[in-house]
Amino acid sequence: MTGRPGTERRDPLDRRVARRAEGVLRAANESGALEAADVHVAQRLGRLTGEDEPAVLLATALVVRAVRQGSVCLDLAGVDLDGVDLGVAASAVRDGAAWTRAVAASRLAAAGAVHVDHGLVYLDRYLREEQQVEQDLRARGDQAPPVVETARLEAALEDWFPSAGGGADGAPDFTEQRAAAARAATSWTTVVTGGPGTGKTTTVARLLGTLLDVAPGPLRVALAAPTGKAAARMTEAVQAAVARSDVPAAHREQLSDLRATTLHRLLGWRPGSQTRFRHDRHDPLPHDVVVVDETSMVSLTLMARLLEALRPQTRLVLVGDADQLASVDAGAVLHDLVDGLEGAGDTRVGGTGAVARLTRTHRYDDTIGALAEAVRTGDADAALAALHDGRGAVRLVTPGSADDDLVAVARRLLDAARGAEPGAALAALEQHRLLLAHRAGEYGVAHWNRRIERRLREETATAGGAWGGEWYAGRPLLVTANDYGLGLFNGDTGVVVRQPGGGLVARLADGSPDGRALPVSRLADVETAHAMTVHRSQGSQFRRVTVVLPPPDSPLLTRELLYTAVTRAQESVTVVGTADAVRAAVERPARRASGLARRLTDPATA
Ligand SMILES: Nc1ncnc2c1ncn2[C@@H]1O[C@H](COP(=O)(O)OP(=O)(O)OP(=O)(O)O)[C@@H](O)[C@H]1O
Repeated sequence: MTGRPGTERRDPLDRRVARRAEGVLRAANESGALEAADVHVAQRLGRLTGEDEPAVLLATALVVRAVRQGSVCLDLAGVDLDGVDLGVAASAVRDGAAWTRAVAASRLAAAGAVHVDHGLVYLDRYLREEQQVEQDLRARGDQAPPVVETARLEAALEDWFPSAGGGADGAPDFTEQRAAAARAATSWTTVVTGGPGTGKTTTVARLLGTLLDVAPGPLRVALAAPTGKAAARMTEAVQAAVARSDVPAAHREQLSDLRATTLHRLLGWRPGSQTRFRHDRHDPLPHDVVVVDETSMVSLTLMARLLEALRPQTRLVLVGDADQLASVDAGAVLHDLVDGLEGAGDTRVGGTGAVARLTRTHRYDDTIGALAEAVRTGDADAALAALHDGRGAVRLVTPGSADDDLVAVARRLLDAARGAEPGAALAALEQHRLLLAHRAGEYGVAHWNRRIERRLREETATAGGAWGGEWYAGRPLLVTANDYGLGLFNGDTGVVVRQPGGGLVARLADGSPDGRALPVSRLADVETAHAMTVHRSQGSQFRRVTVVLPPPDSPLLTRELLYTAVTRAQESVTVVGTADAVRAAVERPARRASGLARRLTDPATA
């Protein structure tokens, strides 16, 4: 990620420098405003289309940068080029509107490589995907709504979300969840959004029961999530919700047999392509209902692929927390859908889709909830008050003082793994997670992994234990790429455990007590996971979480980052950093440029 333009001056031998760039592209690259890759893409598109206008090429490189940083498009009026020697391009980029018009009139735009749409500059692919998502949602909403007999639906809702009790004397209060289920029963597309513990999974389980009750025949249901880890968690959570004694017994077998899969698997992964799948408009998914969990992690591209693979009369229920970090790839689709569909008004029947917001936390009332809510609503004073409250569930500590705790955690994992106890090792792994914003540098994952390993090595050496090599008993693992052959998914976690007869084996968490055993020699794309990025932790929860905040001026330090980190914890959160860093995070909502919310709100301008 680049910093603000002009904040670093690059050495010409630095590999991030695009050596053949000239003029303003070179200046922007040398100042750190653009990466070499941004410049190369703009130059290549320029060569292909005969475009040589410096301001247009600069705009293109800036859009490439914006996409790399998660946006879908770019508003040139908001670009900060302070510190970049603009040379001959200076007058052309001074006025954002004029600059945008120049891009719209350029050869690059005429050739369809870039587009200007509602004053925003897009690369071709992202404009097409955004338009497709909007059109598919609209086409789904334009059909007659699902036919459900009102009396039958009311009876089913009363069975699955009883109104009696209404929260009195500890009886569950299903008011919000029932309304969400009613919306999903009467809409082709429904978004169910809410923070941790607001009962999203409970809603999904009972909603499926409701749909099964009112369906005229058998229903084919698919559950999916963006990562293997999130899918495994969805399976477990739905099964737990179905197993509760107060859940109607009807359909129990079908509901408890449901297994969530990754979206890539559901859509039919094709070797060699990350963006095209077996199921598409010509070969749609056969399901009647598709429920997607952790939708905040779904990129614009994946959402486009999912929507085009749905039959018009497949109900789609998108579940997630719109306040969490958005996907690693471009787009903030869940956030945009919530904004856009809510902006479009009450669309319960027909329309583009419906949003059901769950606001009541059922899991905890404690300081984690208060901290999460303060962060979510941008109230830095309340966040700091929660952190200083002294009740122990959440606390703020300085960097040096966290090490002993972190090493103690790693030590417990090590002891279980050395004792050849896979169950205990996997349980230890889920007890705690260290989360960071950055991958590299002093506040990055690599540094903290090494820091913990170094301390462990010192301690275990003094304790007389053997140590060394990349593979060691007690090494926590994070899978970083899908391996369909091995059934491993990006985001899966595990731990290296000593085998009773000696030797090492990896145990991958799969929901079973001892996990799945795999020879360490078969694991190619894995990293050590004493620490991981907050992004990586999405879709998982741990009993305790420690989050190390970078300094206040880090561009990665955002409200969504802190909110996501805090909401990974079930019992306690330790924030490592300064009060200034907490304040900076809370007061800096991540902004991803996208036109999707506007398209959904205002079809006339789409
Ligand atoms: N209406 C309700 N009344 C009382 N308890 C509830 C209600 N809904 C859910 N719960 C309980 O609250 C806890 C959290 O619910 P659930 O797992 O459905 O939330 P969630 O939003 O899916 O959580 P997360 O996604 O953060 O794991 C569970 O123990 C569940 O049984």
